[in-house]
Amino acid sequence: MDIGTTLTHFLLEEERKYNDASGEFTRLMSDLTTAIRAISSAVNRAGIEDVLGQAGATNVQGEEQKKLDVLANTLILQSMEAMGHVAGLASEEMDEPYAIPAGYPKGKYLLVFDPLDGSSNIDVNISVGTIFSILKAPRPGVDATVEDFLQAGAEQVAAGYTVYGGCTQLIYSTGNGVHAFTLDPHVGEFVLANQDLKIPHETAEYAINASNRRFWEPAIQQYVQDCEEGKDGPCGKNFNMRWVGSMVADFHRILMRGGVFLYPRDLKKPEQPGKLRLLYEANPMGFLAEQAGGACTDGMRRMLDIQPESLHQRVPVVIGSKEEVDRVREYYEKYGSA
Ligand SMILES: O=P(O)(O)OC[C@H]1O[C@](O)(COP(=O)(O)O)[C@@H](O)[C@@H]1O
Ligand SMILES: [Mg+2]
Ligand SMILES: [Mg+2]
Repeated sequence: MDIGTTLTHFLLEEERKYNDASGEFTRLMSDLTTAIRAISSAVNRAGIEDVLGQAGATNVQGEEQKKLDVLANTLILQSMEAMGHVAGLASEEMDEPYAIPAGYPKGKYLLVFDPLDGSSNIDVNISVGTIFSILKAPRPGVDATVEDFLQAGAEQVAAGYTVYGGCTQLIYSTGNGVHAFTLDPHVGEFVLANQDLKIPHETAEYAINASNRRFWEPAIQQYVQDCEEGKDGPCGKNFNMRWVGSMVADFHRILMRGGVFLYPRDLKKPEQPGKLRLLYEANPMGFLAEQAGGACTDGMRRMLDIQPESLHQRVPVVIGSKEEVDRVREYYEKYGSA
């Protein structure tokens, strides 16, 4: 399709490929993008309106909520609750799935989301984003329970994210490649910017929070040391390193030009298997990575094969260029975990 095609047109064309499509998915995406446009506007006006700073509460993860975390969460709930597309909504910012108010119809999808990813960057005007994952409701038309959400990433119907950066971009996939749309702020429409994005298989760029080095497991210690040794070390080439601290922004860079992002398990909090969340961070990004010819693992296992055990489950994440993700797996096989 032509660059500049609107998202609405693109979605309708995609829908036409499925004979039995009811249009429900297109309507869900359309309502979700209404919320996303509102979040984009709030992020852009953050320095003008009173939306910066702490909300004064903590979420289920024990993390302090920012005002924009709460606002973004509310905007998505409001865009969905009355529309009848979903049987349930689950978010980083809510302990339990959101109960659709009585009287509203329940649909055939489940929406899982991180309303604002990269919260620590909000107050300093660095890119943040929204991540979403769409699943089929095992029991359409009925209020979803936690168990209904516990589906492996391979079951996702669609996944995507928005990055609120220099411009606002929406990246999504329904399993037919990964497409990027840019918000035209004058028209208020997302327009096609890149179709069928592919992550280069090879890379010489990695992303990791190196302040955690002393807590890393032996495999990651060795992997990063070998990257740092560059041309003189076992890799035989020089590596560059980048860390934004918003997964959306770090992953977006990787989608556009290759690279590998690691948030491994570390021994800072030995009881925690990782920092990032399986259902609304690792799985949607893993789905997009695979659709773009890249890979995503927890170091050893394909991310999308992991059977979730709880809504807010954390996992180690290695994602990006396929050869590099495979190379990290070899380090785990050779050097093991702690
Ligand atoms: O603070 P660190 O260790 O750099 O971690 C950054 C990571 O944490 C996250 O911010 C977690 O996301 P939230 O802001 O949604 O909690 C990721 O986006 C990012 O990759
Ligand atoms: Mg996040
Ligand atoms: Mg968040």
